Amino acid sequence: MKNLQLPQKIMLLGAGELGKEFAIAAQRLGNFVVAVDRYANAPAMQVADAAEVISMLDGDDLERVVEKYQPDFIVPEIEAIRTEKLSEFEQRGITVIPTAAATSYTMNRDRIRELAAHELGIRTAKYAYATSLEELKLVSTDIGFPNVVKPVMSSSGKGQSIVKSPEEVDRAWEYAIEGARGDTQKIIVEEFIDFEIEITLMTVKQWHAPTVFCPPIAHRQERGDYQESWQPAGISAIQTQAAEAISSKVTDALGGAGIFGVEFFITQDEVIFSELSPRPHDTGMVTLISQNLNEFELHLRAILGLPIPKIEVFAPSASAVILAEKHSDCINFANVAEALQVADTDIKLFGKPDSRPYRRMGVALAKGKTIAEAREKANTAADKVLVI
Ligand SMILES: Nc1ncnc2c1ncn2[C@@H]1O[C@H](COP(=O)(O)OP(=O)(O)OP(=O)(O)O)[C@@H](O)[C@H]1O
Ligand SMILES: NCC(=O)N[C@@H]1O[C@H](COP(=O)([O-])[O-])[C@@H](O)[C@H]1O
Ligand SMILES: [Mg+2]
Repeated sequence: MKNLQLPQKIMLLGAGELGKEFAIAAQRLGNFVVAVDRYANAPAMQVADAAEVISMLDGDDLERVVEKYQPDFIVPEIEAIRTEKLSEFEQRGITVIPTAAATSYTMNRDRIRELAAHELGIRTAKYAYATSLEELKLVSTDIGFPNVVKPVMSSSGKGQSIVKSPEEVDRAWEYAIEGARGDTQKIIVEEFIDFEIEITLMTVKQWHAPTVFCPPIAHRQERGDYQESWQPAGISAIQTQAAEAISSKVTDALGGAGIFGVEFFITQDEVIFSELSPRPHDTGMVTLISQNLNEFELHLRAILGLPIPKIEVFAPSASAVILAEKHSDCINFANVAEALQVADTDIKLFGKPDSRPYRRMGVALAKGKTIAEAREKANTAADKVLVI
């Protein structure tokens, strides 16, 4: 990858808010971006050079668009992609980010969990799998209560619930099956970790230089979905080093280049690996305001083999999500002016063409003198903006 000439042709598989910021970063260095997603006018399509609407779980559809554009790089932006097809493209000489194998390891929760917990011996929450309600009842008792039930194939908290007692298992099974993506009925049940704080460690793996890290980002989730994040996370140097060591181990095993969002639960005396995204992370959107190079620019530089001389956090910073409340295909935002009144506050509206309850439509960003101030500013701005 050394001394690649620009522009490169980059195909983004997934064109949501994270893809949109990545496309902007790629274009700022003159690259050609093709944005692909399951629906028209997705956020990244609005800023890309070309757009295609296909089912990314369909191998023939993927073949058609790759044939049409002949990209140099394929950059997955979501998990739900026919990953076997990505291996084929890789064998044909297209660079898949971070690697085709890594996308297949992280598509579902089970393979990455097996890699981390079994092959690499990393501490995770105690867990078990179930493929029927009866089996879930059985393994839930082993794991104990409360526990967390999730479809192995889902993201952003879909189908995920906390189960406090045996009476709640039936309900959790139904919810998980409803929320699962794809056709698998496999469920993971995890020990509930009563963490003090949870973090994402943005880990940048490079082709020809050592792995570098962003200062940890703390976040708060509801319904299994991110609500706000802030950086720095306020954890100790020892906790940070432990997380960095684990992130290096897992990302080295996955290989390739690009940014990874590695999630951890931090308890009084442990740093527990949870899961990772082999791409920019939603909680990492705070870096749009906090850092000299944001997570999207870092992803791009790592992919193209460009230098990353330093990663600097300018000031305590925070992000807070702007969510929709209902189904609509005519999206307007009110009170944007009120939200932007405070200095060092910004808003990104993603331009999603329709909404559903809890769909993330935008994000508020803020810098402050302290984390408390940055969080307060970001949350106040996010609360002001109304999706109507
Ligand atoms: N074992 C657990 N103990 C305690 N809390 C948990 C556990 N597993 C998940 N959670 C909570 O639910 C959130 C979402 O879980 P997880 O990251 O596994 O799901 P996800 O759907 O992949 O989310 P995303 O795709 O947004 O990263 C976590 O960030 C955490 O707040
Ligand atoms: N936790 C993963 C994540 O945040 N992914 C981001 O959300 C988009 C899907 O949003 P949608 O469901 O509103 O279409 C994805 O395309 C990606 O940008
Ligand atoms: Mg997660």
